[in-house]
Amino acid sequence: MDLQDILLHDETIFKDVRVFNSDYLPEEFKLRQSQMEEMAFSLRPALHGGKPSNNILLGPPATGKTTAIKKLFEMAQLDCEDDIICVYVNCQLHSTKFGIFSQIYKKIFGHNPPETGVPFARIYNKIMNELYDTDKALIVALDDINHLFHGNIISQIFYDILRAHESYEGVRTGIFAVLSDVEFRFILDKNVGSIFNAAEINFKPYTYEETYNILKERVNLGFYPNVISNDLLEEITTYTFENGDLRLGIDLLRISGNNAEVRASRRIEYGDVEKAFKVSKSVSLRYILNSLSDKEKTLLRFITRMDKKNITSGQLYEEYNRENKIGYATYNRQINKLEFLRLIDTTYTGSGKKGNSRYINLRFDSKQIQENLPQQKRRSL
Ligand SMILES: Nc1ncnc2c1ncn2[C@@H]1O[C@H](COP(=O)(O)OP(=O)(O)OP(=O)(O)O)[C@@H](O)[C@H]1O
Repeated sequence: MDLQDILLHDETIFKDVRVFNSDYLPEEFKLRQSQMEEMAFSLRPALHGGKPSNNILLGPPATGKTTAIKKLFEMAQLDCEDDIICVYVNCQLHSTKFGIFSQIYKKIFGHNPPETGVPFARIYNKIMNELYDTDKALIVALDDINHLFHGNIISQIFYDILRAHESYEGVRTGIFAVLSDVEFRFILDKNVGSIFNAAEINFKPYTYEETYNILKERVNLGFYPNVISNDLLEEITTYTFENGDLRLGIDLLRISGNNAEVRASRRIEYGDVEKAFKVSKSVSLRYILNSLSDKEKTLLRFITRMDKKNITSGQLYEEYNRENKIGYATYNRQINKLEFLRLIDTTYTGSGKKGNSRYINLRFDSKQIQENLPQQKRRSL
């Protein structure tokens, strides 16, 4: 096949390749019905002249938090356009006060505010006056708000949104904040305190069966019939479930499909999936490792260097603290984070103070982590 054949070849095993894209919004979203109902109840007062309630959505990555918000907002925008304005902001992409209020501005006025020469106060004023004049409530979903923790921007943003009514009487505003890390909950509370009175909505990790059903649904929508066997789908489900990341499973389906097409096959075979596992494993590990702070990387590197089985949390602390002075509470939070990201396993030993002692074990081969752990920059002298 030459290049033109590859590009123009129109035989494909994908019925709709878009269902494997990261921004695809699934039609079926029954598994998160109760969380969407809770969110809908928070919006309800806003439809009758009241204030929307704040929510905090908590759950590990890829448990449907973003999707639940986007689907609810889509519905609210269709059915309640006269009463509320819903704005979704990805704080990884927009992590400054100006950036976030620009998103709100754009949703309200249909275009971005001028980037230069306009003071923030004028943009803020225009937004709030519009809410006042139209008597619409504003609800802002801030996804991955951990990106707003630096320099404590977060408290200013929460303040500007939630206290707007103090300067613009009658203006009604609310926030849906999204967090995918247990440790961040603590930082959020410390930073925004009592301004943000929010009901907690939890997104638990999917069970094996739920993971299987979601992936099966994608297979049905994305591939022509019989492209992938049930055995291979189960294999992908097991891998996805063990890694606790649904995104990985959706990616594996897409990559396996591409591998089959490269072989000009109409079916995905075991080899296609195996090859996809290899690619995704190092990509996803690198992605997780990159998301760690320098201090968390140092601790993880220390654990890989020790490479001991069943070291207790207390022993590890003692040895680590000798080289890297650290408070026990901070150390404990870092360990919880590494566990949350499934880089380590911790199991209770049943002994220790209040039976709290834990064994710490790496979930990956220590060499594999070292190979993928970015080197820390040395300080120049
Ligand atoms: N119940 C579900 N049904 C179908 N697809 C789902 C479901 N839950 C999640 N997904 C899919 O999994 C992927 C991740 O979902 P989403 O982005 O909503 O998760 P999240 O909890 O916001 O993740 P993060 O915290 O990493 O931002 C998306 O491709 C989404 O379509």
